[in-house]
Amino acid sequence: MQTICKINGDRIFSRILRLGEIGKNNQNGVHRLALSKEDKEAHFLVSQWMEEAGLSVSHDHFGNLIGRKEGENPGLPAVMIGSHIDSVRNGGRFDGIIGVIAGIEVVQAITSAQIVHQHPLEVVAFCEEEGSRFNDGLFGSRGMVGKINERDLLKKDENGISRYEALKSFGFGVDPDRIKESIRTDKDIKLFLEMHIEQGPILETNGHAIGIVEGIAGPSWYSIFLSGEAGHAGTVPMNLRHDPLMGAAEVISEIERLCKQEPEKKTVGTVGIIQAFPGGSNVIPSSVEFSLDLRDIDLQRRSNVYGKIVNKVQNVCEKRGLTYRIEKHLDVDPIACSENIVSSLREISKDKGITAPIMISGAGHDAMLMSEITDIGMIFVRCEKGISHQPNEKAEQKDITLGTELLLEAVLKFV
Ligand SMILES: CSCC[C@H](NC(N)=O)C(=O)O
Ligand SMILES: [Mn+2]
Repeated sequence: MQTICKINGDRIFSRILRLGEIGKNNQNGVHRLALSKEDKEAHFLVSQWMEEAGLSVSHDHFGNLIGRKEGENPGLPAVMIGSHIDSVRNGGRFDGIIGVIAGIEVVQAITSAQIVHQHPLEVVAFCEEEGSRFNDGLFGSRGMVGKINERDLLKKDENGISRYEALKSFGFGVDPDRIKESIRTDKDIKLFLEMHIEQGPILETNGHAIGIVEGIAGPSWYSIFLSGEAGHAGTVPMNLRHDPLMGAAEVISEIERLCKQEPEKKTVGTVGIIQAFPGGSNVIPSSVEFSLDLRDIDLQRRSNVYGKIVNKVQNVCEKRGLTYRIEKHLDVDPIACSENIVSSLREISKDKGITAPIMISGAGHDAMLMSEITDIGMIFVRCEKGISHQPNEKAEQKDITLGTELLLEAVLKFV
């Protein structure tokens, strides 16, 4: 006999805080890199919660943690809810986490209310969404849709451990030699839903608890290497130097200038990593490596800005007698969320008396990759001052609960 389906906000929030204890560092941030011992501990804990909710737990060979609950007709494609539980370095406690915990809570509510559903339900914690260990994000979702190759598996972390080795030693039966078995298609998944903190200030500024995502900006990640001539900091005259770090400084300020050129446009460029070799205050560097994270909701505009950055690199190298190399790590096109899901989320929120603005995500999400094989929708939850990717990241229990209630209604509509 079916009873009322109820979301337990206290359980959601206490689980979010509990998960945030795994990998907590001394700056009150979270350091839980993919396939690390902290990540393994988190997978054990989330697996328990999945089982409590009535999900049977497994790992695919990309390291994705998957909970599945059969419906009346196991042959039907699954309704999948997912996000990630790995973090950036010194990250926050809500980014990714709320989507996985909310997914488990939705299944828990359906199980407890003994709701009969036709389609199977799946909740997924994707492996290495953040890319903070092997420097290329969205790994587990790229794998699930068949976009991972040998080169991705051989990428090494800062300790020289390859992703292949990290997967091999992760446990849970994960075997990188069998990744092909873990590729899913549209026949396996009916639709994909993801709830995530906004990681921006729009909801809070406009006084909304939740938003509905209509599009996601496309991220592209590069490493730019400049090489010059090492020398003594005290004796080489300035006009005789081939200093790659000074060259990098010119390129980096041009990245900012290009992205700020048209403030109404959504191109954003970030240099988050820079390293000089050999690294000494009295040594003119022989080479420098820096990262470029370039994003836009408009692919053509992103490509145009990237082309201008490459031109700048070439001009600076010519002027300063340097050489350069550029390595691409990630290149995901911007995507539009599925209209049918956006309108369903809009309708449900209206029926519940919630004003949920339609918005664009500047952050990347696993939903981008899932859109290659199925319909996708995203729910955003307000976060304090739009802060994310740092220890002060914070979302309110009441907003997360409201978002989960919307997620539940959406799942009930499709399952
Ligand atoms: C670029 S791959 C996505 C990784 C990360 N995603 C989020 N939601 O923070 C980001 O947007 O940086
Ligand atoms: Mn993130």
